Amino acid sequence: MNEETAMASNGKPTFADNDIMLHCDGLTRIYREGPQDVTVLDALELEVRAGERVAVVGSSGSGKTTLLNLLGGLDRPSAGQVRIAGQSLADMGEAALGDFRNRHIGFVYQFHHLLAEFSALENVAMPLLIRGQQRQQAQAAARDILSQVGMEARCEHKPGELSGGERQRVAIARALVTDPSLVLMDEPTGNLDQTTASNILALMDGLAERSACAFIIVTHDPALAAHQDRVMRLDQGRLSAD
Ligand SMILES: Nc1ncnc2c1ncn2[C@@H]1O[C@H](COP(=O)(O)OP(=O)(O)OP(=O)(O)O)[C@@H](O)[C@H]1O
Repeated sequence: MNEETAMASNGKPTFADNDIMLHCDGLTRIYREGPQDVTVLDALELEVRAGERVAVVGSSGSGKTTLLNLLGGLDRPSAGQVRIAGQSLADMGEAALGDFRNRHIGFVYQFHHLLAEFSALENVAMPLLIRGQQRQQAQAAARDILSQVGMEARCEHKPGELSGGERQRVAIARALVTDPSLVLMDEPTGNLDQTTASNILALMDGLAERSACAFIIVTHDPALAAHQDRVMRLDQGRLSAD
């Protein structure tokens, strides 16, 4: 976040259109496996503005998951850096990085990673409880976002009692409930029928408009990619406009 970032009346930072939410500079990831090094990301550059949605496409093995893991601070680069909302992930120790992830980053994985023993409502409220919100307030926010993804009637169900598409909607609600700076999505509509997928896209449209949240969406779905502000192709360790 730059120094000129203004404060809105609710105390949250506001962003001009050209504010950079995500900046990757010389991002490199080399896997040192066996006798040969494998360079998966090779001095990759990327800038994403606040409120912008970028689809990342690329063939299998091109490094899309590797990139998402670095952007989310789940893995460390071999060289180069990732800055989110003006802060370099490289400067943070593990505890600070965990706290930063909770405050600034939402993840939607292909296999949703919901906690099986907790209800949909509890899963979605969890990131708010972790950051110290009162249970009642966290559950009210969780209920609100679950109803926005059409899951209000399933709040008390556990993941095992939900369909694949329903689980994915809960995962999306969990990623969005903290009003993050950056949402990282890996095939977010992969399991969903067309109507549900359209509802999710509309929800993402609304969130991107209302907040400064930036989205990086890894997908093989041409329709989902085309719906975003920009499509970038990952090839030979670099990103270029598709
Ligand atoms: N931990 C690891 N150690 C060694 N090599 C790895 C590791 N993780 C990934 N790779 C290799 O890095 C390359 C990129 O993998 P990655 O999973 O990022 O690709 P992807 O674009 O997400 O693929 P897909 O679309 O099939 O999911 C692959 O060649 C993979 O074998």
